[in-house]
Amino acid sequence: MDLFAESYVKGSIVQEIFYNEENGYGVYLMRVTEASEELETKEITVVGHLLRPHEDEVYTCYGQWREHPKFGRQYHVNRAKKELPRSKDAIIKYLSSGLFEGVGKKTAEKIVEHLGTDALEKIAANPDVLTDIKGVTPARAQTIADSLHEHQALEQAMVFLYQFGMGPALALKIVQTYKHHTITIIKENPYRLIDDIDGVGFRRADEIAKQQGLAEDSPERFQAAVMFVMKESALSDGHVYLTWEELNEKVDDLLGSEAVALFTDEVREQCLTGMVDEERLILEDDRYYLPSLYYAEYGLAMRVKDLLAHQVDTAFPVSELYRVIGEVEEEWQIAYAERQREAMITALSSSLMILTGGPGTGKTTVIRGICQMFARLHEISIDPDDYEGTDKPFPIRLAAPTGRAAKRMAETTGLPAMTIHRLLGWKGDFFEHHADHPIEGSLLIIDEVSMLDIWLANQLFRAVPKGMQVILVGDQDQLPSVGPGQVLHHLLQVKEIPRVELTEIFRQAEDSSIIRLAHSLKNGEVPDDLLERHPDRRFFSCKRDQALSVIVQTVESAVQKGYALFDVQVLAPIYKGPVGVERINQEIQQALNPKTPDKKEISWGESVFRLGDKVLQLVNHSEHPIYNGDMGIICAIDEQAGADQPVLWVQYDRLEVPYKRNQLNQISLAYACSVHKAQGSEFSIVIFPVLHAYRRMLKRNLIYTAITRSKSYLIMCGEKEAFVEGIKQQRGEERNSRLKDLIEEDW
Ligand SMILES: Nc1ncnc2c1ncn2[C@@H]1O[C@H](COP(=O)(O)OP(=O)(O)OP(=O)(O)O)[C@@H](O)[C@H]1O
Repeated sequence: MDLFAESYVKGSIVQEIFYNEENGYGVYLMRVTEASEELETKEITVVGHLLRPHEDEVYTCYGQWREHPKFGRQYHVNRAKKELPRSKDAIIKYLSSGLFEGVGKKTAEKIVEHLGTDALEKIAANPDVLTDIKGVTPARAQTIADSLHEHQALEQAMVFLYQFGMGPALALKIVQTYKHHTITIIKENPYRLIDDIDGVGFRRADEIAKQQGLAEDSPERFQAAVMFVMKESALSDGHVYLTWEELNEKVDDLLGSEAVALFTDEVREQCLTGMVDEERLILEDDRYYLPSLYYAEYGLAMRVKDLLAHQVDTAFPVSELYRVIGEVEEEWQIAYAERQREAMITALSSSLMILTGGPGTGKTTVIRGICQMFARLHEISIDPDDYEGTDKPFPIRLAAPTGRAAKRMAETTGLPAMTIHRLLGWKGDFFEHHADHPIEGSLLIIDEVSMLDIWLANQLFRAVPKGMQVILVGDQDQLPSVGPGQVLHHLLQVKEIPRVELTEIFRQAEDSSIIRLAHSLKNGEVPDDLLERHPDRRFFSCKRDQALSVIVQTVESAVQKGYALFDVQVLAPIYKGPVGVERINQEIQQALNPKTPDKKEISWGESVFRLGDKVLQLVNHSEHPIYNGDMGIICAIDEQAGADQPVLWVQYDRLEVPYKRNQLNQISLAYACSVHKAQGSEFSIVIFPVLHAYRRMLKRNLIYTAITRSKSYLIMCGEKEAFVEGIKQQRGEERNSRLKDLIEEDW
C-alpha cells in the first residue's frame, strides 16, 4: 500500500440511509469495487455532502475513515466524483430515475437497446440520436439532453469548486444556489459569492479570483471591495453611510498599498456610479449608503417628524396632571422628586419623549408612575386580568430590545412587557406589523433604547399607529447598539424632542457602592477607593496570566456558596485570545462541568456542549419565542440523532427548545459572554476582567455598561492601569448618521 497516496473508495450506491434536504448531508450504503486500501467488507457506509446520489450510481469518494461510537467505521467524504453509469442495467436505472422528465423504464430500455452502453455520451454529444427511437420527439430528445447536461454540470461544478480548497458543505451550498450556472458565474465574477453565499468573505472570493487569473485591477474586484467595506462599516463600526474619502480609504486598507495605483480616481468614480445605477448603493451628496440603511434612516426620520408634528389627542391641563401625581403619591406612599414629576408630566403631554438616566435614578419608578397616571387620566384599567381572554388590546405596550430586558421590565412594572420583535410580530423573515397594520394600544414605552439600531428603530416607528404616545427610556452612557446607527444618541441631539434626564441617585448610596462607582465613571472619574474592599464590590489585582485562574476560582466559589449559574456572569470585552470569552468559557466549563464517562456531550466546531452547560442564544430564534441574548441550560443531548432530528435541548425559563445539528451555531457557552451581549441584562454577580490585553475595546462606555450589569456584587480583576486608561477613552468615534439633520430639516 502506498502510504502517501490519497485515500479513496469507489463503488455503487446501494441505499440512502439518511439525507438532509437543507444542507445536503447524507449517509449512504456503498458496494465498493475499488479502494486505495484493502477493506474487510465490500459494503461500507459513506457519509458527507454529495449531490444526492441515486441507487446504483457509481461514485469515487476521497476522504478518510472514522470510527463512530454507535455506527462503527464510516468513510467521511471530503470530495466526490460521480462516474457515468456503464452497465446496461445501471444506465436504464439512471435514465428512469426521475431525473429525466418523461423517461420511464420502457423508454429507458429502448434507449439503451438502440444506443448501447455508451448511450449517455452519445446523447450528450447529439440529442438527435434519440429521435430514431419510437415515441421520442425532437423536443423530448432535447429535454433529455438538457437534463443530462445539467446533471453533468452540477458534478463538474463540485469538482471545479474543490480545486479552491473548499470543503464539500460549502461547495454543495454554492452548487445548490447557482445550479448549473455555477462555473460560469464564478468564472465571470467570483465576487458574487460574497453577496450570495453565507460564509464567503472578501478574502476567499479574492483568492478564487486570483487563482482564476482575474485581473487585479478589474472593476468587479473594486466593487466587491466596496460592498464588503460598506457592510463591515455598518456592522462593525455602526456607520449608516460612508463618505467618498472614508469609503476609498477603507477599500485601500482592504486591498493593500497597491490599490492606489490599480484603481485611479476616475476608475473608482466609474465603478461607484455603476453601483449607484444598479441600486446596489445610494448616493446623496458625497455620502454612500447601503439601500436598506438609507431607507431605514429616512423612514425613521420621517416618522419621528410625524410624531413631533402630531399633538397629543387628549392633552390634560398641567393642574390636572399634578392632581393625579398627588393621588398616585398618596396611594403608593412615595414623594416624587421634582425632576421625576417633570418627567411624568412631559411624558403624558407629549406625543414623543425621551427619558434618560443612569442606574438607580428612578427610571422604573417613573415608568410605573406614568402608567398609573395614564390609566387614571383616561379612566381605563391597567390590570392585565381585565384583558385576559378578551379581544381588547392592553392599552399600554411595554417592550425592550432583548428578552431579558423585557422580562425585567415586566417584573419591575408589574405590567405585560415583551421584546420589540414580538411586539412587531416577527415571523422569522418579516414583521407582521407595519404602517398598514400597526400595533394596537395608546401608549408605547420602550426601555433600553441605547440598544436600538436604525433598522429596528425604523420597523418599530413604522408600526406605531396615529395617536399613540411614545416614550423612549435609556441610559445614554451605555454602549451603542450592536447594529448600525446610534439612535438614542442622535435623537437626543434633536432639540425638538422633549426629554428629561434623571440624575439624582435614589437607591441608598450605602446600599450600593456599584452605583456610586458607575456615576463617577460616567463622568470620567476613577474613585480613589477602586481597589478597596466594599461590601458589594472588589478588585483583585492580577496580571494577564493569572486572570483566568482568578476568574475560574471566583465563579467556583460563588457556585459553592449557592449562587445559581444564571446569577453569576463573567463579562469580557473580546472573544478571541488567551483571556477572551471563548477561552474563559472553556476553563469554567472544565471546572464546573467537566467531561465524565457518563455525561453526554456533543462537539460543534471548537466548542463542546455538555449536559448541564449554561448556553446563550445568539440570534432571534425563528420558531420559538427565544431571543438573541437569552440564556438557558442544556437539559438533554442525543449525539447520535440524524441530521434532521434534534441533537440537543435547552431549557429556557419555561420553554424547552430543541436544536438540530445545523442549528448549533445559534448557541454558545455562556459562563462568560461579551459585554455587548450582556446589554439589557442584569446579574446578581458580575465578574469583569480588566486587562491591557483588551486595550482596543476597553472604553468608558464599555466599562460603564459592564459594571452596571451587576445587581448585588461586582468583582473586577486585572490591571488597575488598564481600567484607568479605559475610562479615559471616551466613547468610540461618532457613527455616521444623518438622523438628527433629517429630522430637523424642512423637507
Ligand atoms: N422619589 C423617590 N423616593 C424614594 N425612593 C425612590 C424614588 N425614586 C426612586 N426611588 C427608589 O430608588 C431605587 C431605584 O429606582 P429605580 O429602580 O426606579 O431606578 P432605575 O433608574 O430604574 O434603576 P436601574 O436602571 O438601576 O434599574 C428604587 O429602590 C426606588 O424605589
